[in-house]
Amino acid sequence: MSEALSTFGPADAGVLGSAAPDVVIRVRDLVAGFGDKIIMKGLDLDVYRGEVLGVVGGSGTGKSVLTRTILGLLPKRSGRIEVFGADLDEVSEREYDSIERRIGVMFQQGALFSGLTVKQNVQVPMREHLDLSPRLADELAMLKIELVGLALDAADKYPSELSGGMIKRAAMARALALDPELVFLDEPTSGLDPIGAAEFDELIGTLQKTLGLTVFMVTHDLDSLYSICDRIAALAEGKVIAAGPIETMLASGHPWLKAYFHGKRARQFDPENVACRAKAGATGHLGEARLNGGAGFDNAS
Ligand SMILES: Nc1ncnc2c1ncn2[C@@H]1O[C@H](COP(=O)(O)OP(=O)(O)OP(=O)(O)O)[C@@H](O)[C@H]1O
Repeated sequence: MSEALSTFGPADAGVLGSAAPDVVIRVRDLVAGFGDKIIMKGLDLDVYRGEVLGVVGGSGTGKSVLTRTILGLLPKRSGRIEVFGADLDEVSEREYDSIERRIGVMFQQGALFSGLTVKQNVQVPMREHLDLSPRLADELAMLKIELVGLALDAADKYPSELSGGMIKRAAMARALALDPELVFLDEPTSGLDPIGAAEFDELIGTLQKTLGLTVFMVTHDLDSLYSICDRIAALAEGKVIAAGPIETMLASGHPWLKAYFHGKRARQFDPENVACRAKAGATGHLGEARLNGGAGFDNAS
């Protein structure tokens, strides 16, 4: 495990205040791959409590592999991954279960069960981890459905009856089923039109703020990076090549970062946009959101 992390440090956490940040995910010297193909080549990454971390990188650089490896869905070759201070390789089954319950996951394309209604999908992690009466499970599911801005009549619809934006919201409701502290989002705005994507960014920003979530978000969406991310981690060559607020990315001389943030599809740097538009502006239906205690892991993919 590498002790020194050149790309990370307290200065990196400036957006979160001057105190030493509380690290929710700590990855050190991670090596992972398939057969003789090594994808992670000694990757280091910290995710701080209460931040929205955007994970970017070219196609095939390993963003999904990293996510799945952190979640324990893919084995690693070597290195150390700590989530909530625990090495998932070393915890007992009971401890693993309790950590799982503090994590929500929204997979790409939602990954809802097609044969279940929205409400039933939201209840999957509840059934897996909690022993609730049907009435309480219904009430909690409806609360989550309302929380993500879906109309209550969406509860009894099947995924095939939903628009792309509604599927994303339903998947988000399922990820929040048990009030997680940490949420993984895999390309949450992909496939949405610009207005839908901006609304979803606003939802993420508001949920993060209202519920105090830590968000690990894989994205290709520059607008999401500008509007809701506190920090960004850029992956290339099997490592995190830069991590920090958007200004750090914009100032980087790394060729991929230059092409990504200053290329043809990049936007002009505007400090107003860096002030977390979604977080600052969003109140909406979530202003009234209330959640009870609990935690959950949505692994239904
Ligand atoms: N199950 C698997 N078996 C073999 N190779 C895999 C497997 N899953 C991923 N890979 C390979 O690992 C590499 C990283 O894939 P990954 O899906 O993590 O990329 P990504 O950065 O998420 O890409 P994108 O932005 O296109 O979604 C790719 O070369 C991919 O082909």
